[in-house]
Amino acid sequence: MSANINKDLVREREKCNFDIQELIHIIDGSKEKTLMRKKVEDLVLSVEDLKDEIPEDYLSHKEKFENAVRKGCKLFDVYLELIDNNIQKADRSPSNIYRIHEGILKQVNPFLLHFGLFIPTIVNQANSEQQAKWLRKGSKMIGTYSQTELGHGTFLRGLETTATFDPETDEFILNSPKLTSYKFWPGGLGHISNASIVMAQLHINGKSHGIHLFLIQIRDFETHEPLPGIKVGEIGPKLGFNTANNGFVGFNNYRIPRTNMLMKNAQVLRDGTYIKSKNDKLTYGSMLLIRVHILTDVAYELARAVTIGVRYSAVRHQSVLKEGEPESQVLDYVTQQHKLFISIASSHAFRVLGQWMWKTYTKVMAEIGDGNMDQLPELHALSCCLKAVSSYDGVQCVERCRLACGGHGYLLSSNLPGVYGIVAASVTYEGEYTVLLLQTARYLVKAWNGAINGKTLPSSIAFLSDNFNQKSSSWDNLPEAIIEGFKAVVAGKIKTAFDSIQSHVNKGRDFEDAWNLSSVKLTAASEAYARFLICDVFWSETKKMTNVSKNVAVVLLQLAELYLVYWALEKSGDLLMYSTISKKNIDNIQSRYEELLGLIRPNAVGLVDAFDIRDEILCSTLGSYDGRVYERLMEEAAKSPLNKDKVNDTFHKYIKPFMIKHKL
Ligand SMILES: CCC/C=C/C(=O)SCCNC(=O)CCNC(=O)[C@H](O)C(C)(C)COP(=O)([O-])OP(=O)([O-])OC[C@H]1O[C@@H](n2cnc3c(N)ncnc32)[C@H](O)[C@@H]1OP(=O)([O-])[O-]
Ligand SMILES: Cc1cc2nc3c(=O)[nH]c(=O)nc-3n(C[C@H](O)[C@H](O)[C@H](O)COP(=O)(O)OP(=O)(O)OC[C@H]3O[C@@H](n4cnc5c(N)ncnc54)[C@H](O)[C@@H]3O)c2cc1C
Repeated sequence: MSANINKDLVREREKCNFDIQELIHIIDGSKEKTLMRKKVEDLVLSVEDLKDEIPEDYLSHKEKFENAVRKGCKLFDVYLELIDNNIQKADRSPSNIYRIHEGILKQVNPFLLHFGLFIPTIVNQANSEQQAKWLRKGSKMIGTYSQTELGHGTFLRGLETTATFDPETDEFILNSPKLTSYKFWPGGLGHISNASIVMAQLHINGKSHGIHLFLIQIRDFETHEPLPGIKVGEIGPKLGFNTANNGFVGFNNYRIPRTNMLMKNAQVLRDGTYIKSKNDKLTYGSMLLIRVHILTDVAYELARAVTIGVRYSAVRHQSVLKEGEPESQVLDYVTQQHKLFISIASSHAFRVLGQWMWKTYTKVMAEIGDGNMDQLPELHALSCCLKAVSSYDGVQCVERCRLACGGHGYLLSSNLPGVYGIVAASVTYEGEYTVLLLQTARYLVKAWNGAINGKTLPSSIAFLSDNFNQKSSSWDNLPEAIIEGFKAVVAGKIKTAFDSIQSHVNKGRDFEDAWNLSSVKLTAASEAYARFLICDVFWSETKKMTNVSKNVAVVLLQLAELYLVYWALEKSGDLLMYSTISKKNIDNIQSRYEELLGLIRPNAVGLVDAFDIRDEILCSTLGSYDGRVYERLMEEAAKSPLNKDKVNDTFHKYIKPFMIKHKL
């Protein structure tokens, strides 16, 4: 096999000084999980019906969708068989096992919303009777989650779809009063789903009770025809997500039984009595869940992007470092390492944070189940800023990987544009970046107020009390000093934003105006808090790893340290403003950063091999395991339909007449 592997990659793999298999098990969670993943991959990827004859990129929008549905159904079929045969567990925790679809579907599974939001929303928001009815086998429902409207996505309280209770018939009447009230964006809504969870304003006896969730049948279960009173369709091509079948729906006096309101929390009784939820923010529970998952999603997409970037950079030779020597592998240019290694580190950081958030989420959800809502605000604040920063960083990192691949990275066959499209969407969906940072800022400002007044703060921000008006001290102890420095930055930025609000209020402005005028500072405080959290958790979780061989421990600590020093340098202005850091300390951090790039360099290919993403899932001409980059580029180019004819018809139809006309 090694005869067919690019010689540079062979040499790189020989240089790797840690046990790649061991790191693969760590990333998967355990040796058993790796074995299960591989077994599932072998089985799924060998299914003939899941393979494509024509590259997806040459299909039309409609053909792409139809092909994705064909494969999506087959994939579901295969997964069910695996679950029935106990080969795969139906596990909802963040995991790599379920990523095979990224290879098979190239973009997004058109059934994603059914499994990702429709079912979880029923599980989390419906009462037990409703769950028994809607989750049973034979319910015939393929669902989605319709919240966003043409006019509103962010401001949920401003949604316009109405659900008005009719006591005579014991029904709700659904209406989209204006064009802007149409639901717009839900995945799978176009032509896949026959049902949807819909968020709408509840009206009873002329009184509005705010937004609630309803389960609504959209299409006939047998014929799939849209039901009378429903106007449904697909929204058209996008930057990415082109197989997601995002759709629109409008309602015109459409009736559903009263019992189709999801009633685990708030309820409407037969006589129209409204029973309030213990906490109306529980309606937002599905978003919370997905925000937690996004950290792991980004970690995975980054692993894909950087696997492509690093392998290609090992294979690619360009320019000479020293005259008279052969052309260098571009991976040997330190600027190239600077472009790429932060993506390896960030992927590990977001994986570790994803697991940490998942534990926090399940703990808090269990407490909420027991009626204790105390930790919900903290969970919301954590999930918002971490979702925002991980997705935003993810996009920047994927773009760096694309740039690291020069011109060839611009080809769709490199799959870097595809990965970019997937990650870019996550910056916006499930709560837009700025909006989520501002949610965390609300929490931080409240906490700061608490710290001023000597209140005990929740664990994740307890440090604010210590840093209240203080600066961090020693910079001898790198990289821990960076975490301390970032605490001072968080405290300093919250104080700056807080003081800004106060100062506007003191000048007679409303609090809301003062908030808006201070919002650039508020988002900066929130971003700093997320950055501190990622550094703190990534470093401490990596340091406390046990049962790890020395070399794997060393390489993981190098990555964690790289992450910390990279961000210390990126945020050196903030550290200079709010901590005791000096120019000399920053110079030291810069030197350590460059030293770390050099230490990681020999293991770079080993590190991306340890993400263990099979070629069929990576889908890249530039990143395959064997490094046959140029052969694959030409093989893919040969598949262009334009290469079928030696002379394209346009020559005779347009070019020749044009040449004659203009005497060219
Ligand atoms: C695969 C892709 C699939 C994609 C699917 C989608 O995109 S689906 C579509 C995805 N769409 C989106 O993601 C839409 C994004 N928009 C939203 O989530 C909301 O409209 C909002 C949170 C921005 C504002 O909501 P609002 O106007 O109702 O609230 P407010 O700002 O007035 O704050 C009041 C209080 O509520 C608190 N609180 C808020 N949320 C939560 C929570 N989840 N938990 C707990 N608490 C929460 C908040 O902290 C504040 O507390 P405080 O300070 O008073 O103690
Ligand atoms: C690929 C994809 C899939 C999606 N899937 C679904 C789905 O399945 N179901 C569903 O219901 N929705 C879905 N959505 C919709 C998505 O959740 C929303 O687009 C998202 O929540 C952002 O809302 P918006 O589009 O209204 O943005 P807007 O809120 O209009 O944002 C526009 C700009 O205004 C700014 N802004 C808005 N409010 C504030 C504020 N209060 N303070 C400061 N700045 C503000 C934003 O920062 C942004 O820069 C999907 C979207 C995408 C892109």
